[in-house]
Amino acid sequence: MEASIEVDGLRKRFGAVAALDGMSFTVAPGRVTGFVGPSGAGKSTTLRVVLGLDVAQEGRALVGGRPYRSLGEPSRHVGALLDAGALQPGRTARNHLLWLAHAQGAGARRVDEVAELVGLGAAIRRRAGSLSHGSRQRLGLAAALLGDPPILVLDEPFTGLDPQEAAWLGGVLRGLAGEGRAVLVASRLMSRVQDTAGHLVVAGRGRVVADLGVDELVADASRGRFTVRTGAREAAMAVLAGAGATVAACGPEVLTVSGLAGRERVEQVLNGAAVPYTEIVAHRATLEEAYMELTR
Ligand SMILES: Nc1ncnc2c1ncn2[C@@H]1O[C@H](COP(=O)(O)OP(=O)(O)OP(=O)(O)O)[C@@H](O)[C@H]1O
Repeated sequence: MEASIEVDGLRKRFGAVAALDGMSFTVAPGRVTGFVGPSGAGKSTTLRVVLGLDVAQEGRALVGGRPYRSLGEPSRHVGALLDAGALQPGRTARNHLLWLAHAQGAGARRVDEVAELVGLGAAIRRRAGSLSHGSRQRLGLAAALLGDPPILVLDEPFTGLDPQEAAWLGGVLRGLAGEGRAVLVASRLMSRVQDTAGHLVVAGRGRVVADLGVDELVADASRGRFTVRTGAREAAMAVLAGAGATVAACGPEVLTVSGLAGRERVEQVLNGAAVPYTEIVAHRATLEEAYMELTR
């Protein structure tokens, strides 16, 4: 697959802070890529560099094979939603879109198309200042889609949405990716991204710490982990830790164990010390657990 966004070795300092420290990844068309990581990981700075709003001291960022600033009609190449609050409060939603469309050489018909696509409904006639957060996000997405771009970049699009709105937005983004677009969604909230993105770029301290499929991340975090059920929790924890395992209690009679070479070894350690147990099973990590482990 041809990469739609290429970020290669970006470095950027703000005084003593290294916001980007060798950030590199590519975004493929036809899928939603979640760009996740804790606050301060460098996600917004990366997006700003990709969109030509900021300049890195080293490295390069390409959109459709070219630097953003060299694109003739950028809105036809990439649509962005960075700050849905950046609106003139007195202008109606429709006038806001008409004004943007005019600047891009698009007409009223395209405004009505994108308004329909994002389900703005009656909110299209309201003043931007009186719109709910969800309607503002819809308006921001409509604006990003005006030029019918093959690439979409969204920063924290789920913030402030209720669960129904978030589920709706996830569906819209998957639909847009299904049409062949590259959709990059930056968020601190793995819980929102996991239902939308099939692929994840996980950032930490200005660089990529993992670049993999959602299923792969869960499988990696589950590998070599076991859940042990035992009435002798303290004794089991002591002998397993003594054998070099990392052990955590997760209930009065339940432990998770990692760091031993397989289920047989866990059994062997417990049997060797005559510690009773009723069950040893492979532990399936949640995506949230896997994410916490990667970014802690
Ligand atoms: N204009 C700026 N001036 C000084 N420091 C900045 C500036 N912009 C970002 N930083 C710093 O760079 C680092 C990366 O910030 P960035 O906003 O890119 O992270 P983020 O992953 O988007 O975080 P968040 O999820 O909180 O938005 C942080 O330490 C931040 O404080």
